[in-house]
Amino acid sequence: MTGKFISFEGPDGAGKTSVLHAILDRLTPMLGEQLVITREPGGRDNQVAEAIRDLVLSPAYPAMDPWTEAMLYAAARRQHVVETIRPALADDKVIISDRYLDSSIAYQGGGRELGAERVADLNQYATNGLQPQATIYLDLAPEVGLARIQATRQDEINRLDVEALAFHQRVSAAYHDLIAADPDRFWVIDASQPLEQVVADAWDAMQHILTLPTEA
Ligand SMILES: Nc1ncnc2c1ncn2[C@@H]1O[C@H](COP(=O)(O)OP(=O)(O)O)[C@@H](O)[C@H]1O
Ligand SMILES: Cc1cn([C@H]2C[C@H](O)[C@@H](COP(=O)(O)OP(=O)(O)O)O2)c(=O)[nH]c1=O
Repeated sequence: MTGKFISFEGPDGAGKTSVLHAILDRLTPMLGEQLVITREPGGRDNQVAEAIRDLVLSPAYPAMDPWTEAMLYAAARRQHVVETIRPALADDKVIISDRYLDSSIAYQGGGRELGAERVADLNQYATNGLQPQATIYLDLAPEVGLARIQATRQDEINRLDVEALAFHQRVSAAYHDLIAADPDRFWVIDASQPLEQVVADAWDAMQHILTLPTEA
């Protein structure tokens, strides 16, 4: 395996979509065909994982059990790893995923209170231990993220966005536990800054990450 696998993580409203957009404008001319942009739940050109995305993010199923939800995210991830990420890594690509395993540990493990370890165990079946070489984390107090979403994304509210602030505080706490446990993997960016500065910091991190040696 010679490629690079990088994930973006953060609470809802931290600016992941905006920052990724700006970063990709700069990376695409640099990397061309070597760049693979993908996302979770779902995945680029991944019909099975995208179908699971539609199901798991739909507000039409309020009765969905938390473990059902966790298993659907894990099932989508399994398909994403097998069909998209591993082949691209073998093909020497730079894969950037908008969310990955840390999201399940934070949202299902922390937010839904299933427990970080149990959700990590479940996801062993999905990932076979595959972790990103680096994770760019947009750090923002949950109340600020929620306020941003409520102000600007009325049309895109999904099932998780309407959960209580307490849920998002548990998500944030679980992310911070992950960062504390694996500080070398995470590049933490202060997402409360103006967007231009967040983009500048994320770009700086990305340039460092791209110069890291690839794993054998
Ligand atoms: N640094 C920032 N400061 C203020 N508002 C921001 C910032 N970054 C993003 N936003 C705004 O917050 C909202 C959520 O941003 P978005 O990029 O969709 O976040 P995410 O994908 O992490 O949920 C958008 O309206 C966006 O314009
Ligand atoms: C990948 C993943 C996402 N999620 C949630 C986090 C987000 O609220 C939602 C993803 O929706 P998305 O539309 O991608 O939101 P965002 O722009 O905030 O990334 O799915 C989980 O709960 N568990 C997971 O494993």
